Amino acid sequence: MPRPRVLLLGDPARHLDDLWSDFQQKFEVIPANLTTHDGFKQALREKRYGDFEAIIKLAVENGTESYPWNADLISHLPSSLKVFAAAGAGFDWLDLDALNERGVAFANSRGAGDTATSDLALYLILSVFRLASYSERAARTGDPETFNRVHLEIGKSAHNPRGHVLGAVGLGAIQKEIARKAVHGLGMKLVYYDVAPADAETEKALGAERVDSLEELARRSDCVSVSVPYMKLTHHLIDEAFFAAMKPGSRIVNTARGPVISQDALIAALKSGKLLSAGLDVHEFEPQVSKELIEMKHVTLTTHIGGVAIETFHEFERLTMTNIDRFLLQGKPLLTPAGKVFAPSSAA
Ligand SMILES: NC(=O)c1ccc[n+]([C@@H]2O[C@H](COP(=O)([O-])OP(=O)(O)OC[C@H]3O[C@@H](n4cnc5c(N)ncnc54)[C@H](O)[C@@H]3O)[C@@H](O)[C@H]2O)c1
Repeated sequence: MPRPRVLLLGDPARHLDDLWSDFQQKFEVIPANLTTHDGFKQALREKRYGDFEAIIKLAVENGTESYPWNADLISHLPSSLKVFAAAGAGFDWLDLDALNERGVAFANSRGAGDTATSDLALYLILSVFRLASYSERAARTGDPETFNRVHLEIGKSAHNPRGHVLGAVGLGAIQKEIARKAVHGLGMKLVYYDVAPADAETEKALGAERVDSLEELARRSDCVSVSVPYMKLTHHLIDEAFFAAMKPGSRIVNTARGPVISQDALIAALKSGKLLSAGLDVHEFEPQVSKELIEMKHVTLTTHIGGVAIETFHEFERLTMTNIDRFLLQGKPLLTPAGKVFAPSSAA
């Protein structure tokens, strides 16, 4: 019996060799050899790959040459296509409605980076309370005078997170992990604001108190953690009014998306002392980092590495391969469907 054909966007698996060998036994893998969006469209139009039942994208950076996956590109996909499994949680590069309208199921890899991203948020929370990044920069000067001066200076404003209030903006999958670690690991208290309230069990496990407005969250938090998806509605969700409502000398960390926070308002709040410190993995205009933020001593900066850990990449590969196997060969639903849910198909 012929093996179902799977179009590979980008590189083959780099981590899970055994699973990849097994996958290649079960499926005929066709490399897409992408160069550009137009080149890919042309290849599809000319049916250069023949028919295929699935598309796999094993790493976030794979296949980005073909972006954007708009309705026009999608209209050239073969009618044999049943499922597309892609690494990564975000899919703003893809017109999911147009894909679903062609009867194609889509699976992302949400959850794969939850541990890594929540761990990084904890690093930022610790740094904004203890001003560890400022201390590191002082140590790196190699200058004994700076060492001693910064040691004394930090002693005037560093605090333990224990007993302080973490204000969670959004209490989704990643923020629940951040909260669990901050509450049970660091001894923080939790208030949260989310458009969808958490269930009673989650609230109990985290000792979480839900507040009705962002303004109340801002007022009550010693450190705010931002973890909501970026969309029109959350553009500059954290703005001047939010910072105005915060206690003087409070803190904020962002592991969601840069433009959820207004960078101008953030800089103004740091300058005025409303904020003592900020920890930012994501940046409004990344990969450009604000010069003003770079120069502020109580700002901890990372380069959008929230999800970046080998374990995340393993999970991307496991989920994308398993989703296609389940959907096409085992007649089982996708583990991580996004968009319209389709019944599994049996292409074999
Ligand atoms: N830094 C990184 O490398 C990295 C890695 C993975 C994910 N992320 C980002 O983390 C964020 C959260 O991811 P997740 O998987 O936990 O998502 P999720 O969908 O599980 O949770 C998001 C939560 O935000 C809530 N929400 C939506 N709009 C809101 C609003 N206007 N006000 C308050 N709450 C709102 C939702 O109800 C949900 O509970 C996303 O922005 C994602 O892009 C960043």
